[in-house]
Amino acid sequence: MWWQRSEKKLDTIVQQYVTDHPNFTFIQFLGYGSYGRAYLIAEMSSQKRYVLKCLRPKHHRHTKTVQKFMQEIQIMRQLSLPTVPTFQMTGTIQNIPFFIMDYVDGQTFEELIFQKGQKFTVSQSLAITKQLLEQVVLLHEQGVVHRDLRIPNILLVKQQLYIVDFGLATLLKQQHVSAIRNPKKAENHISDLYFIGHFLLFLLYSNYTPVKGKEKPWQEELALPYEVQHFLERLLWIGEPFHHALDALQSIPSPINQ
Ligand SMILES: Nc1ncnc2c1ncn2[C@@H]1O[C@H](COP(=O)(O)OP(=O)(O)OP(=O)(O)O)[C@@H](O)[C@H]1O
Repeated sequence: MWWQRSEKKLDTIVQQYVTDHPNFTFIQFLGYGSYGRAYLIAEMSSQKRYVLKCLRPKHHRHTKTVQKFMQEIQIMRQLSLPTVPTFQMTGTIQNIPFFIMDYVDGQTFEELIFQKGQKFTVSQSLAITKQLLEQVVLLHEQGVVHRDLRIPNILLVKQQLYIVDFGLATLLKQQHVSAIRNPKKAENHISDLYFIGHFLLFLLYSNYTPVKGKEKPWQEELALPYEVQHFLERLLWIGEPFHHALDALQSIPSPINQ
């Protein structure tokens, strides 16, 4: 594919761009998602590491995607939260927009669960979800909804959660629940709470041993205490939706010995 060749070319261009700045060094390609390609770079004098994120070449001429990337930059620039990488600067490299943010040196929950095989008890899962909800309350207070709070976008560094990838984030709007068709795309708290519901399910399933036979609904497979199941159903929009993220945070079931 033509764009695969241009992705390799982009790697070389980015490497050259970083090398041209005397105090900076290119470390490695970090990864890519549907929109961006991320690189790890470092400032030599301080040894501090940063992430340079570029729009992927196949999207360069796609006006809507370019606008979305510019919105991600704008949101990163305006956010000020200890658990969101600090925005450093933005620019273009051969007309390709990029931005630089602090590097979060941790592991994603996707890596923890699927590569390291880490298992979370009900109590640990609720404690982690509580920490995530605390961050999301602050995020919403700053007028932003993330809309992609999935396990690859949440990192753990020494028991502290970090949120990355604001590519689908948007400004929080007042939307009546009855007007929402797809909770994933809602431009209010409903979207983040829905994703947090799925995040919590991933944590809980990490400790589940599949049994032979037909797959059953999560309510049956996990056989959770009533208050945990009820809380999850409200996050997932099966039960009565929460009014806002703080409402969900205040309703989180207290730790359970499991
Ligand atoms: N600040 C950061 N610190 C550490 N790793 C990061 C940071 N930002 C992004 N990454 C990693 O870089 C990779 C790609 O970045 P990112 O997920 O933002 O791209 P994307 O195209 O927006 O992804 P998606 O398709 O999930 O929306 C991912 O592996 C992510 O974990």
